[in-house]
Amino acid sequence: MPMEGISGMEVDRKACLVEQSPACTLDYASEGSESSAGDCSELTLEVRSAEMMTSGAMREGTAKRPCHAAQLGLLGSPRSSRQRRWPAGGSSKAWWLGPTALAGECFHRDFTFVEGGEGLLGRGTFGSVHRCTQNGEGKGDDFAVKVVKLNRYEDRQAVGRERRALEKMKGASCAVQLHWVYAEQHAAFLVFELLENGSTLEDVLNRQKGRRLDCAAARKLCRALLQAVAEVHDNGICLLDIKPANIWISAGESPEQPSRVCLLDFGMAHEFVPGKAVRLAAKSALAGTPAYMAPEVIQANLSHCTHSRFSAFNGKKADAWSVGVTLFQTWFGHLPFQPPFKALDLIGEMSLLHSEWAAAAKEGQSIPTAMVGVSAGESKFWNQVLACDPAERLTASELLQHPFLNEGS
Ligand SMILES: Nc1ncnc2c1ncn2[C@@H]1O[C@H](COP(=O)(O)OP(=O)(O)OP(=O)(O)O)[C@@H](O)[C@H]1O
Repeated sequence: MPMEGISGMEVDRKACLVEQSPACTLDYASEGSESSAGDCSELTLEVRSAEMMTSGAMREGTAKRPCHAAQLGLLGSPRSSRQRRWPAGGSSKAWWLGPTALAGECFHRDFTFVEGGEGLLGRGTFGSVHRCTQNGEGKGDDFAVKVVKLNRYEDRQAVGRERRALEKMKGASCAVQLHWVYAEQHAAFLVFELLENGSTLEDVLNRQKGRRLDCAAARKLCRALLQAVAEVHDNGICLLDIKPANIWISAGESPEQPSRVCLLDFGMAHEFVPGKAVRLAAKSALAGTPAYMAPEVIQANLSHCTHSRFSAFNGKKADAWSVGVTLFQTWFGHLPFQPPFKALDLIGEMSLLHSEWAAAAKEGQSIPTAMVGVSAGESKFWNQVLACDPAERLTASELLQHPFLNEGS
């Protein structure tokens, strides 16, 4: 059987014939959003792999297997990333990556980690991010690689989600560009464009006096951030982990005039169909950052702890809340809902703070914590941004049009 896009090495029959796990696939497919597109592609993978496993070509060992990104002709110049294609096919070894995933074993052959202080770019919950240099063809080009240890099933899910979402965002400047994924036995290597000349919004705020931007700067930055989030939503993806540490600001002339606002970390991202709720498997709903989680996501977490397997909510509205918390922080220099320091039950504490706030809002009070001196118009704006009821909350694209954020522009 001719295998599209695969060339270079003799087939490794063992690797190609690794058994699929129907149970895992079911779990994986049901874990995603209600997106029929996403689910269909999962099914396609299964059918294709089953064909591969039974095809004469594979059994005879005449087909080739994807092993090495360079051999697949993927490692062109980083500047030609728009033309670069994901390899067709996919290895059954890394079914969790999705239908077009490359399951290479050769990251260390293709790249070298940059040693020393400038080598470590950041650390997150899922892994560490390092600067690396490409070997061979494209030698000397620098990239950022996220190394994710694959200890748990959820780690594979997160890598698969990130890859699928970022494939959809290819070429969009509002999302960090993912070039290649290498899946090894105990770790995945996600090779991204290297973001330089800038920093995360968290670092920008930490450097500012009072950890906030002045009004004009905050308005401009907020609009750029909302534009980025709205674009991701227009592509049918919700992020579910928006926070200052996941927003990259490329340095422009000043923080308020960034040349690019780019979203990082699509490990929680889910595809959605407009008008339909996003469904999260109970376990994946537990990820994310409580201080930025929408009340309905907090409730989904709580209900998971008690009884229900799936949680459903509107992903765009959930993101809009996280954006709202981020805007609030940029504006006022602190979080709107701050759980007690080192609280043992963060989710429970957040739920309490949200219900207090919902009750206060019903009484006609304005947004909590240090809103003294804000105008009625501004207070109304924050109440719409941080409305506990998703139906009353504005989405990113609606916020973008809001007169409060466009004052003086
Ligand atoms: N492409 C990149 N170029 C430069 N630095 C990066 C890049 N990607 C990530 N970083 C740095 O690494 C940090 C961690 O990255 P990222 O948020 O993707 O990891 P994570 O493990 O998914 O984190 P989280 O705890 O948010 O889940 C970022 O805050 C940023 O400082």
